[in-house]
Amino acid sequence: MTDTNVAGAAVTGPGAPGFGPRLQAAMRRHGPLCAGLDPHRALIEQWGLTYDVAGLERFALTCVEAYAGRVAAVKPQSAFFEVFGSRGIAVLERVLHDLRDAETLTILDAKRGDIGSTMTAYAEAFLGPHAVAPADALTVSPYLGYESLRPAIDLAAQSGRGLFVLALTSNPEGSSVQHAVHAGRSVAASVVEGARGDNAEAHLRGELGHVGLVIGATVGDAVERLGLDLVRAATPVLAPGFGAQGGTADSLAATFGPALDQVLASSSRELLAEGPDPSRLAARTSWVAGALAEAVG
Ligand SMILES: O=C(O)c1cc(=O)[nH]c(=O)n1[C@@H]1O[C@H](COP(=O)(O)O)[C@@H](O)[C@H]1O
Repeated sequence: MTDTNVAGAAVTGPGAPGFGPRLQAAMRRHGPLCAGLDPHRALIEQWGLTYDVAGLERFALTCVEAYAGRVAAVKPQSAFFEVFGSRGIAVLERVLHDLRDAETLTILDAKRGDIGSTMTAYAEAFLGPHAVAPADALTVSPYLGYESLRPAIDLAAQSGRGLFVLALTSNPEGSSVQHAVHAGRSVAASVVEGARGDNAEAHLRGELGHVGLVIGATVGDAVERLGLDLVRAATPVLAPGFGAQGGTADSLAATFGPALDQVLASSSRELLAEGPDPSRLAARTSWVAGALAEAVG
């Protein structure tokens, strides 16, 4: 089965571009902003909608209208759809389909991670050729060991899709696990090393690979302190925490240094506070994307 990418070209099949180059092209075109689609109860109510499936659908489709074609990627947060059961998942599937039709990359934020055999099913569910509503990339958790993600890493490579593996998260508790040192290196450094191995061929071609990392926009000097060589690892970097959690263009530059052009900054609540008027949300989104591109360009 052949799928289509952001530019309408075949994703699967020989010669199709991988996720890294597709993301780089989208970032060049729109700026390095990922618009988060997080239908929090508080935001849905703030938009004057009811907190039910109808309100969820109206919220999500307004975001699609405002974001599509204006940002490098959109990141729906699965939890806020799952909370409504199968009808919420149906809304999520529609969001993913509509964004794909609009040729806007999607990163499904579901943070999956399990033993290899179960990981195979997660990979097929979200990234495989027969997925009901595949995303262009999926967030995954490596805390069962980086190699437990192997089925998803391999399937993503085959299908021209990508992963974002949690490395240094934006929450204050993250460092207790991610900075911990085992066998002479931090847990985060071992995740980066795993991604480097999987992206090695892309790196030789001068491209970003299909295994990205999640590194919060709020982690300060941790990338340098832990000696994470993101350029050598050729990883796309998803940097949540831009906006509402305090991340700025300046903090991104300070945190990522020479890897800044690999970084896709993600903002959810700060953008979504501009709703419910789709044109106002669209205008704010375009403005933030443009300002960010100028600041880091
Ligand atoms: O994977 C993520 O996107 C993520 C990782 C992380 O370290 N921190 C983090 O806040 N996120 C997600 O980013 C979104 C919050 O973004 P803001 O509303 O902009 O703060 C939520 O969907 C979080 O799950």
